[in-house]
Amino acid sequence: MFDLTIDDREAREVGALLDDLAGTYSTVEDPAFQRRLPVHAHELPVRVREHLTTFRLGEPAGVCVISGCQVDQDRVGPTPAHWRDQGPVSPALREEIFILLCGSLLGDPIGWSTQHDGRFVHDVLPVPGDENEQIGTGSAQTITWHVEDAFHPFRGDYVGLMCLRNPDKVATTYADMADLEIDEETAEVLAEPRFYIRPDNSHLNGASANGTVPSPGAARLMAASRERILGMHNDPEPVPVLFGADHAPYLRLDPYFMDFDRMDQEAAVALKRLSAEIDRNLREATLAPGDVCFVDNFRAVHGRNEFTARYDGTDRWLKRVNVARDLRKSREARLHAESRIIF
Ligand SMILES: NC(=[NH2+])NCCC[C@H](N)C(=O)O
Ligand SMILES: O=C(O)CCC(=O)C(=O)O
Ligand SMILES: [Fe+2]
Repeated sequence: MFDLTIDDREAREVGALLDDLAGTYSTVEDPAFQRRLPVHAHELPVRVREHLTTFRLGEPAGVCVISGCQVDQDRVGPTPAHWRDQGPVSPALREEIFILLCGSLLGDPIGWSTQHDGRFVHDVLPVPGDENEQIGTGSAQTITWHVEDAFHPFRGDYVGLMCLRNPDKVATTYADMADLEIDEETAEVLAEPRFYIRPDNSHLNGASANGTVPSPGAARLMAASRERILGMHNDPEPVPVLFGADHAPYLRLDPYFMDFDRMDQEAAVALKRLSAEIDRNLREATLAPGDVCFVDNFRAVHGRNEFTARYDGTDRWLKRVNVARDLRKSREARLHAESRIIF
């Protein structure tokens, strides 16, 4: 892990910046706010900017955590029963702004039309009925380690999590590709397009839902997006699991949503070897209120331990963002040059 703890003076500086922005913009969905994000990100304390810039360019670790910020528990209020259950002004607007500012130092935060109703910032909290789901709203099952949105060609380069509360100290798990030992033959097989990754249920549910869309242009993109996700579900393209430099490969996998039956025998053996090596190197990061964690989605996998949800307003609650280093790669799936939602 690559950590930074901000001091009291820096925390006050961040607090003043967030007060100012939360007074100017009432929601992170405001396009004017989204446009100004990369500018305001440079008003963060210099050590925060340095830390995230080093994480982005130097790739010193798979995960980075910034701590030292305070979350006013009274202001954010009880953990909602569902991520849809929030009024027009989010009680955690300041925290949403903070994680977006940090993310803007790594790239440009994005959202998905097929996930969380197209919201820019997600809530990770347990939802009644989803206990056994392999998605952020689950609880009773371990979220098996994965690359975020591994199935999607436009997946983020980073996933960011900001902890609002975590009273039972439930750990986020992660493994860094740099720690793994993989023999050359296995690595060669993993670098060939012999693997199939299906969309996880967080997108599949979104692609199947009939939400309203704001404009005819958006409706067209939404239809194309649903078709793409359902196509990836029914007939996924073969992709490599390892890519990039042979001596320091990046990875792309989510074994829970990969069909072992569909891949050839040699590919299945290689994937099992890599999975065992990831299991052996899986670490825990227990986020505390105010901690912001970014996972490098090209060189690390992450997941979450299981827990028992109480549904009484005190449950674990995180905010989540996805960050792309090159927004242009997804231009065909976004409405405007600067829009952040990928269809
Ligand atoms: N192995 C898995 N559980 N993969 C799915 C990951 C969860 C998904 N990214 C979500 O938004 O909740
Ligand atoms: O809850 C966590 O700590 C991480 C869960 C996760 O994998 C996600 O939200 O993408
Ligand atoms: Fe995840």
